[in-house]
Amino acid sequence: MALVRMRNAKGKNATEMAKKIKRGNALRQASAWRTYRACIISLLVVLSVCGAAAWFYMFSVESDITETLVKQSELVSSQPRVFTVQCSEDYENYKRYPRCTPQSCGRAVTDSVVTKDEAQVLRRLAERGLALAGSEGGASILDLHSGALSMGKQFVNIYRYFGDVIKDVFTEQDFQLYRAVRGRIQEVIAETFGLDPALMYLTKPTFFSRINSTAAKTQHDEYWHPHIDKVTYGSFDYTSLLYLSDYGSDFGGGRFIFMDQTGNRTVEPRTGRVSFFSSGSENLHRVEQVMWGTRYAITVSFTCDPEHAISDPALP
Ligand SMILES: O=C(O)CCC(=O)C(=O)O
Ligand SMILES: [Fe+2]
Repeated sequence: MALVRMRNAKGKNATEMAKKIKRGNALRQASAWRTYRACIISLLVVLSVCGAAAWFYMFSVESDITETLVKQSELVSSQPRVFTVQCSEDYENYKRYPRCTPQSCGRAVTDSVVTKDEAQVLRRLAERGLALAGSEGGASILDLHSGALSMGKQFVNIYRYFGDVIKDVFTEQDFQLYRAVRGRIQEVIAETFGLDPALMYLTKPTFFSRINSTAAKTQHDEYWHPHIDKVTYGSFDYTSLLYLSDYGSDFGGGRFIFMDQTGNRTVEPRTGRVSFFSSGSENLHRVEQVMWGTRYAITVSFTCDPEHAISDPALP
């Protein structure tokens, strides 16, 4: 009898123990599930916050642009795409040169003046030249005419600083290509604005630029400020930009923006694309900050004043 009671007691204990274990397991499972659920919810919250921030960022950047004049994916072949604007009064403060000084103003874009291959050769030339030094900040320039090259926080003269070594970096052919491209750009500007190309002269500065997302270290790196080329550079009457890399695949940000009173109009850089415009305040502009990658371009500008003419860059 006593033995049976003991067995029953043992059996009861075992059942209770089993129940307790079951309850314990269930509690642990529930708490594991709660932790798992909390992790998922936190992850979803973080993802939604990031998504909203990205969307807000994209939207606020995009909302800056009223109109895209030319997208990177478009090919502007045969004739330039021209947008006329009323000339500013800036030119009245300067001597007028008939058949050159802007009388009809505007901006235009063409993809058929410089081939992709030519642009790639020029890009490699820019890469080799800028590899010699470069700015500590995000914007480096190389001016083949004056020899100015960004180095750290300042500039050096490549022809003096590197001496004969420069002949291993640039060939005579590179300079020939620069001259040919400069000539074709001059022709298309003259044709578009009804000028005599023989009365337009290359002027300084004319330079290759390399921009990346590194933080600016000096004012020279702050390329994004709105400006008027005629005010900034004085001698400019027509500015042209030859792009050597692609918006969206080589770099992000870095679009060219005309800041009109009625809104911002942008040109998306494309390898081989030439964008040109009259240099007065009718064409106030800026370059959007580069967010990633590297953007290469050449600024080639023309004056109507023979006193500000420079010769084409050449090996010393
Ligand atoms: O690189 C560009 O798109 C524009 C550069 C510019 O505004 C300038 O050189 O004055
Ligand atoms: Fe400019």
